Amino acid sequence: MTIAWTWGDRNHDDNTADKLVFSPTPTTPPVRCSPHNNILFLKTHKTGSSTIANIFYRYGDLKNLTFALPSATLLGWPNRFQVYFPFRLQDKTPDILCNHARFNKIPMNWLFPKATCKYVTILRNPVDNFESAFRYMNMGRHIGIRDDPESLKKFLTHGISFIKMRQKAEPLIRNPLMFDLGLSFKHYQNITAVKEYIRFLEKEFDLVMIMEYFDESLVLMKRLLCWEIEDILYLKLNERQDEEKGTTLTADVRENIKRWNKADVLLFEYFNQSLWFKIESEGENFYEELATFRKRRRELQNACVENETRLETVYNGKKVKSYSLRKGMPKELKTLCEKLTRASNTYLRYLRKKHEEKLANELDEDEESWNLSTDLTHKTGSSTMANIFFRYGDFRNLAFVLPRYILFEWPQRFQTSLAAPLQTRRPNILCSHTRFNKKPINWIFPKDSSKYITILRNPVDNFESAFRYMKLGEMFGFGNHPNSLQKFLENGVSFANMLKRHNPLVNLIRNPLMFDLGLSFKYYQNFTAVKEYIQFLDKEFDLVMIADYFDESLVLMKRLLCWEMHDILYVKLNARVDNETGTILTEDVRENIKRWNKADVLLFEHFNKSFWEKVKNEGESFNEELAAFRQKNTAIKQACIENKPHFQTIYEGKLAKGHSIREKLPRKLRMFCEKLIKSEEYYLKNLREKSQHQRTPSSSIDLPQNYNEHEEEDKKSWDTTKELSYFPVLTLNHDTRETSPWRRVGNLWIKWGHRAERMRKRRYKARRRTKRSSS
Ligand SMILES: Nc1ncnc2c1ncn2[C@@H]1O[C@H](COP(=O)(O)OS(=O)(=O)O)[C@@H](OP(=O)(O)O)[C@H]1O
Repeated sequence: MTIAWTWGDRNHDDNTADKLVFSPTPTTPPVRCSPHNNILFLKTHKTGSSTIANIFYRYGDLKNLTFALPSATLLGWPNRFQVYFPFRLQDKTPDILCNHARFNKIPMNWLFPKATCKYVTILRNPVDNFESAFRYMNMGRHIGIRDDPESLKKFLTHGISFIKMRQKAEPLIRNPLMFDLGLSFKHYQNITAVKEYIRFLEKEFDLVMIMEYFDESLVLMKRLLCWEIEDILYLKLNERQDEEKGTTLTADVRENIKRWNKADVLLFEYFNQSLWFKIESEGENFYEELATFRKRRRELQNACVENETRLETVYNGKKVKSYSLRKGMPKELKTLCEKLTRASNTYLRYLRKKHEEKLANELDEDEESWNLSTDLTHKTGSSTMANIFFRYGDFRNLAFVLPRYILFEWPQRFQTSLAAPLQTRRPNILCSHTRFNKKPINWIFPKDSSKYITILRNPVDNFESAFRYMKLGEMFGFGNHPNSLQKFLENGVSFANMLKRHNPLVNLIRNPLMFDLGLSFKYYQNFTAVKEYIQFLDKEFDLVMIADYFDESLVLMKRLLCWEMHDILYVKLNARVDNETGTILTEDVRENIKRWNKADVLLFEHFNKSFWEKVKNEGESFNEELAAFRQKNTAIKQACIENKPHFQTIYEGKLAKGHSIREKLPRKLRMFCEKLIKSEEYYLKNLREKSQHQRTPSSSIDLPQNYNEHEEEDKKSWDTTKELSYFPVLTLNHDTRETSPWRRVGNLWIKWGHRAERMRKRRYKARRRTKRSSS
């Protein structure tokens, strides 16, 4: 991004600004990298982070990037970040996160993959940082200390119960930086754990900036992100008014802050050093660039704002410095200056509105140019397929995308929000009924690392099966007997009227295959559109199986997925009982079904053809493998299944053929046979329970050993944590541990001399009182 402006010919009463010519030519050497637009900025508190956030707002706004925005101002903070915290992200992949959020590796890595995204944060010297946070948030109020320049000193020498302060829900009361960066307070005094966590953070963050070296940090960031100098220009935001920050901290107070915030001190020391290592390794031209940047920044500040500052109320009645824009600026400059000085909340409101508009436009576009589209279709042998996938994944402990409630709210199109929370790791398999929706499905299952598979069935049998199974005839007053389908088709059907029914199954009344695959019913009779959609599906799916050739389909799938033969063994599930299948369809009925479901017919024809082409391309060995598979499948079926009829109720009193397992099977075989016949419901229930207990294997998440990032700091656990000790310094040059009057009494650190004296007096008075009353 290069913003250029000159205003030599303009009437302006400020001389400095008149002379200014902001050069569009970058003075830095030509950039060979391309700009990074995928950034997670972990916004810590009171570190100049609002100034940096403003840089990101401007950059992302200009480039129309997608922000992970908070619904108000915080992204779920002080809770650890979760993927569902951002405001209406829907299925969009966010580019930038730059609002207060508490670091949580796994969900953050999920939304912002490490491979493509840069992780950046900022720290500040912990003494100034704590002072700023303490005063800004008026933290002393919890223990009755009024907010004045002395309040921090009083707090630090008052004898602090960390547990009590935490119970007041003041998360930043100790080690605010480490808190934001996700360390549990339980580790605050375990120096080994703190150091380990710092090493962990070092791997997690590409750049840790230091507020005291704001400009140096920004130039490093610019280089890391391959941005232009114009992209990192800023005006200092959120600065307290001078009388508020006037607290001159004595050496004692500074020492006490450091003792109280030891973890932050270690953190800061480490990253302060690493910043300077980074700067050194940048070479001499770093300083040239720094000087250019500072010069441009000064010029911009002079051009944008008046010298005197205004005050603006921000939080809890607190006032911070803000700016008055110069008058008479050219439009482009004025827009930039206005954005540079815009308060965070105003910016967020603007960005949320923009985001909503973008979502609305995209929804419209989608509907026009294909609501790109699912996996298992209805009545196509998909329950048997689901059993294969569930068995495969369950055995290998793979992660499934499970419906939050039932069927991913089918007939809705798939949305990530309809899935059970997926916060722990990337899922491996989605195989439940859901309506295809390209974007969210692609998002969870990236095309380059996933295989997309579905199954179709010839539309005549498929429609007949759906019609009878879902009792669609009954729904429209044609009963549920063998010729209700014929009556329905001959009666002259108004599709529009049918769709008015509230029963979701009505969506299967026409082109049920296309419906599951995501085509909007509006296009059912627009055959150009249907054909185009088929082409789209052809690109989306790696394999479209054909239920009519189930075994052939499975062998193709085995080859595509590089599976073993025992992985695709199956018994037919969910088959209708014989008296229900008996509808003999006359030629007329078949013809009418085809007319009514024309889109499905075109779909089936296309994929049936491509299916056989695929089989042909597999060569001779395919038929040999198919024969071997059939033999093995028959053998396993004979070994497992009793040869007597068994029925099970599945849907609204409907019966389906079930299976019973032979008795006295060897243990391993019995286990396999049982899994072979388990229903989708069984697997869903089991997998849900399993996923709740499942933890990501520690080897893959790269967390420090002493640190369990899943543990939540629920209030109950505060009570059981023993007080984190702190020895205040009363006057420096003492070895406080030896001479300090502070003693631990239960959970409290108290000034021993005073309290002991008071207690002695109280006991003495009480004794005198009892003596007096008894005499
Ligand atoms: N560029 C630059 N250089 C140095 N210092 C800066 C800069 N920008 C902001 N600040 C100071 O950062 C403090 C505000 O931090 P945040 O914006 O992170 O606060 S907040 O947590 O978002 O409320 C606040 O510090 P205090 O005034 O001490 O509170 C700001 O003065």
